[in-house]
Amino acid sequence: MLKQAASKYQAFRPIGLTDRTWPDAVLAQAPVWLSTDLRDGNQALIEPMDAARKLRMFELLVRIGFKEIEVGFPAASQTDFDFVRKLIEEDLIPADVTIQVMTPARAELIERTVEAVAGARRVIVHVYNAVAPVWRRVVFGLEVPQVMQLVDEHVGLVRRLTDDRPDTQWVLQYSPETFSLAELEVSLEACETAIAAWGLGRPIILNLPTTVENATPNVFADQVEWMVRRFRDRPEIVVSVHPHNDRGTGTASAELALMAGAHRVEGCLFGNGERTGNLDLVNVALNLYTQGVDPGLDFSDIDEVRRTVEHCNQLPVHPRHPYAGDLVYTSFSGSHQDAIKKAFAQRRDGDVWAIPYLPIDPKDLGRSYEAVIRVNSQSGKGGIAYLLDSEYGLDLPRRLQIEFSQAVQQVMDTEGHELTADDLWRLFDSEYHVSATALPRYRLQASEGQGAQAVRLEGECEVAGRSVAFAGHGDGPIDAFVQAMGAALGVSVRVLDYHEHAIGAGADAHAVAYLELRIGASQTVYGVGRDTDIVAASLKAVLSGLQRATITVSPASADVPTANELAGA
Ligand SMILES: CC(=O)SCCNC(=O)CCNC(=O)[C@H](O)C(C)(C)COP(=O)(O)OP(=O)(O)OC[C@H]1O[C@@H](n2cnc3c(N)ncnc32)[C@H](O)[C@@H]1OP(=O)(O)O
Ligand SMILES: CC(C)C(=O)C(=O)O
Ligand SMILES: [Mg+2]
Repeated sequence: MLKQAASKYQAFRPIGLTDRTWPDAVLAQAPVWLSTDLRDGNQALIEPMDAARKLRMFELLVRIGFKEIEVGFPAASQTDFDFVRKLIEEDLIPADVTIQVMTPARAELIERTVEAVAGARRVIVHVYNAVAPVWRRVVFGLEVPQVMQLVDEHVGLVRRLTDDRPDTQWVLQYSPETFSLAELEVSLEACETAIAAWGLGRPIILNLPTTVENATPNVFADQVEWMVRRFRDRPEIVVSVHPHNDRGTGTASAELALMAGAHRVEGCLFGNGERTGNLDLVNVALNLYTQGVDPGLDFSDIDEVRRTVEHCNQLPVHPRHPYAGDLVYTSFSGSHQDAIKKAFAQRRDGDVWAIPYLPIDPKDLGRSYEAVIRVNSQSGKGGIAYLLDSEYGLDLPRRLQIEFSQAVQQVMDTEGHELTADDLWRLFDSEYHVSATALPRYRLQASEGQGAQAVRLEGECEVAGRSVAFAGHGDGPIDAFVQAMGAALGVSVRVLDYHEHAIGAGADAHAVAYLELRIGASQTVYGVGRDTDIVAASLKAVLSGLQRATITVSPASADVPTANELAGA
């Protein structure tokens, strides 16, 4: 089947604009935004919005900050017509918002459209007709001169009807539909015809669509720059673009078109719209934001925007959707997690945002950092440590991170599913016996004054369900306990590394101690202890480590568990 491509499809030919300037342009300010959620978005829905959903969408668009909103296609249905009437009659359109309504170049539909907006303060009447060869031939059966006549007659009608209603400020928007598929000269002629029929010098928007996206975005940028050059120095003309997303490059088309001189973009929230959708306005706006440009649209509660749009459109937003999807601030993979964790640790208030793998600060969109790191089989120690730290306040030393991540990986390999912070804590707790380790009963004597071996510690503790008596000297209580337990178990025990920190504050404060123990000649294990008292936490950490070790020497006391009992504890 794929072999047919060469003969079945025709490539779009580049337009040969050799002196293009757009590649060097930098987007330094926001365009005028037009939301067509209530028109192009609505016309693509399985079930178009009812009045209540339309109103919710309109109110959302106003809250976000859109100043131009295409509110419908009033001649399409009574619902569309009535909704526009409701907005006007109930005075629901803020003073700084202009509504736009769309109509084909057909007399009775234009009349109905103008009737629908009677009494509005300011209106953009949007007239369209397709100009590309296939549409001229197949849909209209018209030659180019007749297409121009269609434009002239119908824009002329809009002018006459709107001139009769001088209380409204009228703007004409003319769209040469299928612009990106048409000969540039034909599109230009259609636009000039519309300008002339509307009246030279009167405000007009020329809206250039990729009705069906058909070429790489650089070609569209060339087409737009070619048009923009023809309308330079005519301040009454606003050049707008209306990209679709058939090739998945709607956002790129819009951005390159803005670089090519367009002033305005039309699109929908999260890219709803015909087929693969309209331009995603959230995407373009937040792309600008991440370049330090204020888009003038407020997405500081992106989840609320998404919920409302999902409700109105009855369509879900994909979990990978740029900026808004559930998973877009989440890293599962170990090297990403490691980089994010390090960057957060180094970040100071007021720093420029430079967190690897996070192009935008989730907090700017009302998201928390909670889901930034999630752990599955692709994760590493950094992500695991991040979750235990952010959710449980445990600041694991590096070598303990490495040790524990091996235990996590084993669970992952058998179970295969994601581990939450709670799961990790449960695993950590059971691996290091954090909750289960009982504090030894002990007596501490600082008998022989200051200095080496000054502390004597004796007592009893539970190891693997058995009672172990211990007694020993050391430089401090931990050292004395380590010596005593070594003697009791008949094995050498040394502390290689020691970390402790507090969790919480006030009455709820706890100390956590992490001890890296060398047991016998070559065995290295970590023990972890938690208690309200730091010495008690450390003693528990020694017991935790001993219980995790495999001790193969004979116990010095009959009460002491065997090596295997210890290892299995
Ligand atoms: C790219 C876009 O998004 S364009 C916007 C498209 N949106 C919509 O179509 C949604 C709303 N549309 C509707 O409700 C209906 O199509 C209506 C009310 C506009 C028209 O309905 P109908 O009169 O039943 O006609 P229908 O939908 O079949 O339209 C086709 C006719 O309109 C003509 N037509 C299509 N587009 C245009 C246009 N832009 N200007 C003038 N005539 C047009 C066709 O040539 C065809 O004419 P014909 O019947 O003489 O062959
Ligand atoms: C601008 C109008 C005609 C449109 O929706 C399109 O061409 O995609
Ligand atoms: Mg469209």
